[in-house]
Amino acid sequence: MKKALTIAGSDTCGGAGIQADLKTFSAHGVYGMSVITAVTAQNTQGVFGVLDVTVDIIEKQIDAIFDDIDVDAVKIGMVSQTDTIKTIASTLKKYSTKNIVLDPVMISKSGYDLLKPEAKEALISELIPLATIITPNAPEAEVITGIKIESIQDMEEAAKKIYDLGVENVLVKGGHLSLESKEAIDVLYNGQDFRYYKSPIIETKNTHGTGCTLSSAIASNLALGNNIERSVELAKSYITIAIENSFSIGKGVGPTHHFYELYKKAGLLSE
Ligand SMILES: Nc1ncnc2c1ncn2[C@@H]1O[C@H](COP(=O)(O)OP(=O)(O)OP(=O)(O)O)[C@@H](O)[C@H]1O
Ligand SMILES: Cc1ncc(COP(=O)(O)O)c(N)n1
Repeated sequence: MKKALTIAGSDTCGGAGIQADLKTFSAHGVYGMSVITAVTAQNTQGVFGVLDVTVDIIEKQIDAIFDDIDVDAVKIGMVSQTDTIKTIASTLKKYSTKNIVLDPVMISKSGYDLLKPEAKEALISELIPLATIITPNAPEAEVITGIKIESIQDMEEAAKKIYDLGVENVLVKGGHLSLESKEAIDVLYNGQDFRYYKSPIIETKNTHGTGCTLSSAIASNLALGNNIERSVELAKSYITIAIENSFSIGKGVGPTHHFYELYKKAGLLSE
């Protein structure tokens, strides 16, 4: 059994964060483990509070996993504050951690700062150089690079600039862009060439945790032994099916769908 670890925040309503990651790992037939960086109180309508886990306990959680278990892939999501980021980076460096997928979570769909603005520099200098792939959405890529993103060309330019910060691969996600083509286009850059992953834009309000789900699907596919290009391709199909089958719970932005049978039927998963 392949094993993946998520280092992220807890989302009470289960659509994003640790909960989305573990559901995604399970749907891929990958054994999921978690290091919780922060506990959020949130639902489909908003985030109402955040408790950051102490750095001592974060370090102990990471050590507890790596001292005992071989980890095939790591997904990093909400990292909240500078000390948390420094602890995660220094602790992961102690182990020869492979297949690190970094989702640079900054602001929730409901507008809450999940990364303290002053922690941006630490994320750039400490975590980006450790990552096999980083998966910013357009607003996150803008914050990291200072480039205003309105077109595929802007996404490519931002991807190159982020690559130069020391990461192996960059996937700039286009879900937030209303492009003329009416497609959700993600751009992958590996330092040499670009690849484009496209799907139709699905008209739904229920997109809570789409970024968490995509990044943990990439981590699952890397854990299963796929290369980066194939992992992103499979993960893009996974998130598209997950959004197509998203549903309403509560009064706000509902979650995506992680039921195993759906993905098996679509031929996305091994028997
Ligand atoms: N309405 C949509 N229809 C189809 N695909 C979408 C839609 N919205 C997002 N996607 C796709 O979902 C994936 C996640 O992209 P998105 O830009 O939403 O990430 P994100 O903003 O980081 O998510 P989150 O807000 O959960 O952190 C990408 O592959 C993107 O192209
Ligand atoms: C713990 C946690 N991690 C990540 C997100 C981002 O997801 P979204 O942008 O869909 O709100 C979130 N809301 N909560």
